[in-house]
Amino acid sequence: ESNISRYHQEFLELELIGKGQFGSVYKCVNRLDGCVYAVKKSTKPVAGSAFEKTALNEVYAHAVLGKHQHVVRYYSAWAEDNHMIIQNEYCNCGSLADKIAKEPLSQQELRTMLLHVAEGLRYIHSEGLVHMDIKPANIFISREKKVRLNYDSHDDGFEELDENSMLEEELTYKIGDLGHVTSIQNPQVEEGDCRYLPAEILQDDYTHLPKADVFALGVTVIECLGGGPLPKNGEAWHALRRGEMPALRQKVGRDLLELVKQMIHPEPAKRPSPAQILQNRALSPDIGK
Ligand SMILES: Cn1cc(CCO)c2c3c(c(-c4ccccc4Cl)cc21)C(=O)NC3=O
Repeated sequence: ESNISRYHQEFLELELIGKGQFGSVYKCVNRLDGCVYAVKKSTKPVAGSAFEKTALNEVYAHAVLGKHQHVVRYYSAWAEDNHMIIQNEYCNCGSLADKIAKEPLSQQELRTMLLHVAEGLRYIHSEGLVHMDIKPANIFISREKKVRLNYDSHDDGFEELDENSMLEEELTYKIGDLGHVTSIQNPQVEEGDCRYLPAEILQDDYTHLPKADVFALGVTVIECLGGGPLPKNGEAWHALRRGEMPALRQKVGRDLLELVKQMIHPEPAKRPSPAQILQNRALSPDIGK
């Protein structure tokens, strides 16, 4: 095999942006296309081990989940000198965990995040898959320039705007880390972070898997509203699974509070689907209010 690695041939490593038991993530420039990517290097799992299954899981999931603006995009994956390497879209504004470590989200930011992640979940579920590890650390943020064309009805044309006012910087939230993705029909569940795990999954009840993602998103919202730190076990963990809301540092409207309560409902069937979340009045633009 070639003694210089494909990784160093194709990429210039800029900085280490993440390190964990999973491996290390680097911000890299691709020498060919000059674009920045997030590249995760993990030690190659032992053939036939559970780690190999999740490692391949992640790549299979990315391959099935093509391009969606609320799922982190996958470009390539390969194995070299005992490492697994995956090259993904680089989200330039950190993770949701980084963001809420500084301060809770505002109501408007929360509604945007909930809208984007529910859209991403609706897409993942529509492909017959479930994420199974939704949490702030796995939701990445991109600040993208979006063209905003203001249609000016009376003179029936687009009003002349100077170019930079047309390019609004908006935050886009994207679901990442597909390491726990599995199929809804014949699931092989690798439990995600227990702070976001619903009780039924712990009891190996996989009859409503998409609602496990909804529960985890509900707990994520609670955390973004300052309801953390989240319990990993014990009485507080069970209280949350009984649908009891913890005290929130951030004030929140009745509609959103009702929606979150439904999302963490003890019975999975009673939780709203991603499509129902998107139709909820808590997320409609507050026209006239
Ligand atoms: C720790 N960390 C920080 C970042 C940058 C956020 O501004 C990051 C990213 C990813 C990942 C990632 C997660 C799981 C699997 C593969 C990758 Cl590249 C991890 C990331 C990823 O897929 N895209 C990222 O931006």
